[in-house]
Amino acid sequence: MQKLVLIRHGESIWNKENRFTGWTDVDLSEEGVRQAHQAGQLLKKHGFTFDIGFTSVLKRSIKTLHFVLEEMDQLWIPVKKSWRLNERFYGALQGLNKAEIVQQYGEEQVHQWRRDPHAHPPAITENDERFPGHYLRYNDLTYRELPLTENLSETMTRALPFWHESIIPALKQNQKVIISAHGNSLRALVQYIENLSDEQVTQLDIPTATPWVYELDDRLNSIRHYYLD
Ligand SMILES: O=C(O)[C@@H](CO)OP(=O)(O)O
Repeated sequence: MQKLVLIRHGESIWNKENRFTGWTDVDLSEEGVRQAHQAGQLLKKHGFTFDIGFTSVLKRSIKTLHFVLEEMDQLWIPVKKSWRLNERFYGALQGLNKAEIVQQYGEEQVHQWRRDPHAHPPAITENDERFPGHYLRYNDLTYRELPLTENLSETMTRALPFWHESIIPALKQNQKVIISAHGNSLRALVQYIENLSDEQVTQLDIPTATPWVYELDDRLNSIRHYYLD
């Protein structure tokens, strides 16, 4: 039996300010840093060790993984980063305050944008400073891979090649894996791993910096999962 750990980054400054974040590279808040250290202590206390870590190219997840590994004295393990684990690209909502958007568009519309796997938030244009094509870290993406907006189902579609090409091979080699990512990129992975319906994933909210442990059988099917606390 093998274990896989997923962890959403600690609270970010924009989580705290209640703003849509997406691919904006916002840092952890002080509370987020504390949460990440605490998650590392918890994993250590429960006897976890890791052979490899995977994370996005956004600092809130990278730093969360770093602080977790620091607490475990495992900073030396290889860490592979990919834009494919980034948060869902929130289009023109990125940077806006969630409560103000609710006032403007109503609770139902905003809930749909946030949680319906097929709903697209309003798109940006390529002239927008938030367009990922303006950033060096996304130089390797093809034009078609650069998002203007994304729904959860598209987040899953772009995350899965990394899952199959990098994470599954590590698990197949019996490596102990930790994935540090984001609320929606993790929802997409969980939907895939557990074969959840759209209904079920709509209800799923992943808390910050709380290790989510999968126990996997020999064929890497999930036997059970639980939050470590
Ligand atoms: O703003 C975001 O990028 C995400 C995660 O914080 O928000 P939501 O929970 O609304 O999908």
